Amino acid sequence: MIASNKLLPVITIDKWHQFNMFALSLKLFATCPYSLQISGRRKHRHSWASTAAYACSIHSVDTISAPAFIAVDGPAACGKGTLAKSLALKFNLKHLDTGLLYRAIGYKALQLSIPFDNKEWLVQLSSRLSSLDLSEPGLRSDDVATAASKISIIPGVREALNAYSRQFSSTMHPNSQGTILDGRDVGTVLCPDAHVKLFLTASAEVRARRRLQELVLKGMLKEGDVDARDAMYERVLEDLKERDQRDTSRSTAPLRAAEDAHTLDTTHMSAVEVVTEAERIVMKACPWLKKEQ
Ligand SMILES: Nc1ncnc2c1ncn2[C@@H]1O[C@H](COP(=O)(O)OP(=O)(O)O)[C@@H](O)[C@H]1O
Ligand SMILES: Nc1ccn([C@H]2C[C@H](O)[C@@H](COP(=O)(O)OP(=O)(O)O)O2)c(=O)n1
Repeated sequence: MIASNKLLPVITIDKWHQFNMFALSLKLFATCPYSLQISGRRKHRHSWASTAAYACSIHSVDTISAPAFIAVDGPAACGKGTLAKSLALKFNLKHLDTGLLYRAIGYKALQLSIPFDNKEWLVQLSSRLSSLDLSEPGLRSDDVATAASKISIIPGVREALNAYSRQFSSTMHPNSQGTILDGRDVGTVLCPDAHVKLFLTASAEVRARRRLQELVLKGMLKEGDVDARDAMYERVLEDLKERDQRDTSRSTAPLRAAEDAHTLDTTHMSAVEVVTEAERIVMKACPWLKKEQ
């Protein structure tokens, strides 16, 4: 993953067949990351003698902004997804919700009745994860969240899903200014060199209330039914605390803030206030980013 230089030289050369020799000669001169734009498709062998000619075929040397990497971590329902989506829109970043990867495997395990301690099968499933698995509508349920948390303690599962996330981060996404990932270990394990690391927190009670409100909005709970609401609140709070405990105490990549993360306690902040503060931090760390809206 590239997450260091602010500016990358963009070198445009004429034809694909010039690329091989050009890349060799570039090794002699290049001291920084570069991006190559090649027109034409033909491949040819060329001698060293013509290296100078290739150098002459350089069209232009210009600079573009390097892709920005932003990491957002935190416990369940602290507002990671809301913030990451909003920053992705504002700065035109590609967003990956890494929790969805764990949910997709948890969902499959539930569907196929695979026990959560069957490491071999779960690792196999994880290594075959495809982007189609992430659009399954059942991924957002609480049962799937618990399953995701349980399978996430398996190091082999984490390795396979990290490979998926790294592939996403290292892919050049044309027309975007970078990537933003949210999850539990983005700033500590997945993108330790991220330009900006945000760690969100909020009290368990406030987070449970936010989840409860989601159920009301989805029509799964009637606002006026106080007894049902109270019972559901207690269940959601208990699930959430149990998940926090598992996610923070596992031996591989536990949930924690990276040392250089900016921690935002969102307990008494509205979603808009969180975005405004995060935007300020991002602009300070990545002044080259252009705002889209
Ligand atoms: N600062 C906030 N104040 C109030 N509600 C919020 C805030 N941030 C997010 N929410 C709401 O809380 C719920 C959980 O947020 P979400 O972004 O899904 O959390 P996470 O991705 O951390 O699980 C959503 O319904 C969202 O609209
Ligand atoms: N990077 C990640 C993301 C999620 N997980 C695990 C741990 C979490 O409890 C589950 C579900 O994560 P998800 O972010 O979807 O959950 P919330 O939206 O925060 O409730 O997956 C993880 O271990 N590492």
